[in-house]
Amino acid sequence: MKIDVLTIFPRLFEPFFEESIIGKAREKGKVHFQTINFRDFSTNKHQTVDDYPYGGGGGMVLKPEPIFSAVEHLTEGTEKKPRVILMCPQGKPYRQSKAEELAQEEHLIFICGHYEGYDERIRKYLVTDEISIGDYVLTGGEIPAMAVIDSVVRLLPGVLGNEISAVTDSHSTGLLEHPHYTRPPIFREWEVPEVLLSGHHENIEKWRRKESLRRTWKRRRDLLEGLELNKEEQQWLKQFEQDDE
Ligand SMILES: C[S@@+](CC[C@H](N)C(=O)[O-])C[C@H]1O[C@@H](n2cnc3c(N)ncnc32)[C@H](O)[C@@H]1O
Repeated sequence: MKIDVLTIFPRLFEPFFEESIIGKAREKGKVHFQTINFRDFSTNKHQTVDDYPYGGGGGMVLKPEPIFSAVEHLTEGTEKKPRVILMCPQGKPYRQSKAEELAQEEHLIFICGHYEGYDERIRKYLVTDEISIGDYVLTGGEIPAMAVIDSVVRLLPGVLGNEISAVTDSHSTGLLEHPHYTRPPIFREWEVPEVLLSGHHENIEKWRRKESLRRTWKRRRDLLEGLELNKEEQQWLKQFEQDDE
């Protein structure tokens, strides 16, 4: 996969692209990153990328020319048009299902905003997706872009080792993940649930499913809506309700 990031702060991405699983994915050639400072595409002598908003008001607005030129430079001669993703608190709330969708693409371009926002023509005529990472406002699109890139790259085949599984992660199954324990079996008198030490694979899987449902029921009941549950699982939900009374 190829990932291009348009930003006026490219140095913010240097450690992110080099460290941990993302860095290893790059070293293994699973993903190729490039940061593009769209200031380089500004045509005026001060290389400005922002200007005052028409109609007045506080804050500066990112101009269309440098961002259009940068994207056109990146897509020149390419047969398949890449997804052009605008990081924006007005965008669609980001979900795991979107990460799975983006992980199927060959080329993604991220646009990181700053200041008051973007000239509306960027939103209307250049981008394919607008993504928000939550109902709060950050100073720039770099951290949101990193969050999205991280969630997409870890889904690429061969990126996660056997020790980490994306399949059972929270939100991949539609539920929150079950609790985890590791050694020691007793820590400060707090014991690991016996079933996990039993070596009985079937019982362990059942316990995990039940605890995953319990956790989702307790913390994110909205995720259970429309989820298909078998009879035993429906029974468990009733039991959680009774236990809660
Ligand atoms: C200060 S914000 C601009 C907010 C804008 N005035 C508004 O009300 O929608 C500057 C930039 O940070 C990024 N940003 C801030 N919060 C974000 C969020 N929740 N999700 C994605 N991007 C965000 C976007 O790139 C945005 O253009």
